[in-house]
Amino acid sequence: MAGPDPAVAQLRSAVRPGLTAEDRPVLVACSGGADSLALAAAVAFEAPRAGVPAGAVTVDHGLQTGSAERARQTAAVLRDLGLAPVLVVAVDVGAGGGPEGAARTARYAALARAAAEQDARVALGHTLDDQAETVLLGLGRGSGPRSVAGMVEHRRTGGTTWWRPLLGVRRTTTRAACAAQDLAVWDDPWNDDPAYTRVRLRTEVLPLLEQVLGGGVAPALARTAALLRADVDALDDLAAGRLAALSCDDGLPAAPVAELPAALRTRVLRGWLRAGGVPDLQAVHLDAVDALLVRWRGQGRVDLPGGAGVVRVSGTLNLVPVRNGGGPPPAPHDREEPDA
Ligand SMILES: Nc1ncnc2c1ncn2[C@@H]1O[C@H](COP(=O)(O)OP(=O)(O)OP(=O)(O)O)[C@@H](O)[C@H]1O
Repeated sequence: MAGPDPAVAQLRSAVRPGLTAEDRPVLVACSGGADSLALAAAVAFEAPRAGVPAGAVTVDHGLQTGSAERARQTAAVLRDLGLAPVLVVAVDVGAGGGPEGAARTARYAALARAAAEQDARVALGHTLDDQAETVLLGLGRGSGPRSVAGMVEHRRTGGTTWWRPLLGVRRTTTRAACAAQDLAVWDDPWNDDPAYTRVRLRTEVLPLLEQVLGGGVAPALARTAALLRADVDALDDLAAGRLAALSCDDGLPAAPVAELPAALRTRVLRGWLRAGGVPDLQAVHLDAVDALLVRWRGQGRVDLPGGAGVVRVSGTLNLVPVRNGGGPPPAPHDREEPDA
C-alpha cells in the first residue's frame, strides 16, 4: 500500500514528537485557513496513536460578513476529522491597535480561556514562512534580539502552554497537505489585503529579496531566528542566575548590576521589575531605568506605565507606587507577536 502524500507525511512527522512527548490534551486553534487546517488533520491522525486527547477551537471575531457561518463550517470539518470537543467561540473585538491587533488580542484571550477550561495546551499553525516574516519585521523595526529570535515551539505564558509544531514547515506544504486530503481551505481576505504590513512583506518584500539573494531566503531567516534564540536563551539564563545571587530584599543593589555588560544588565533589570509586578518594558522606559545605574547624576524618579516608578536611594533601586503614573511616551515599535 502506498504511504501518505509527502506533504501529509511531513505534517504528521512535525506533530508526532510533541504528541508522544506529553500526554496533556491538545486543542488545535483553527481558523479554517490552510496552515491550521493541515495542522488539525495531522493532530487528528497522530493524537489517537499517541494516546493524547485532541480537540479544536475556532474563534469567530465577528468582523467579516458571514463569519459565524464560516466558523460553523470550520467546526464541522474539524469534527469530521475526528477531533473532540470542537468549540466555536465568538469574541467581542474592541478597538485599539487596529482591527488586526484587536482581533489578535481577543483571539489569544479566548484561546487561553478555552485551554484553561479543557486543561489543554493550544496548538497553533504558525509556519516557517510566518517565522521568516516575524524575523524580517523585527529587523526592520529595530526590535531587540528576543523579538528577532522569533517564535518558539513551546511557550508558556500566563498559565497557557502554546505549541507551534509547524515552525519548520513551509506554507506551500500545508496547502499541499490540505489539497491531498480534500480539505476545503478558507482564504482569509485579510491575508491578501496590502493595507497590512505583514501582507506587503509577504507579497512584495520577500519575493524581491529572493530575486536579489537567490532562493531560500525564508529558511535562511528562520535559521537566523534559531541561532539568535540559542544566544538569547543563554543570556537569559545567565542573567537569571545573576539576579538570583543578589540580595534584593531592600531593593536592587546598583553597584554589582551597573558593572555588568549591557546585555546582562538590562536582563537583570527586566527580571527584577517583572518580579515586582511590572510587565515587560519598552526600550525607552528600560533605558531610563538603566540610566539610574550607569549614568547616575542624582536624577529623580523614573515613572513607568501601570502606576509604578523606580527611584535610586543610597545605592539601591527601589520600586515605588506612583499615583497617576504615566511614564515617557512608548517607543515607535512594538512586538508583532503577542506574548503567546
Ligand atoms: N479565527 C481563529 N480561530 C482559531 N485559531 C486561529 C484563528 N485565527 C488564527 N488562529 C490560529 O493562529 C495561527 C496564526 O494565525 P494567523 O492569522 O497569523 O495565521 P495564518 O498564517 O493565516 O494561518 P491559517 O492558515 O491557519 O489561518 C493560526 O495558524 C491558527 O492556529
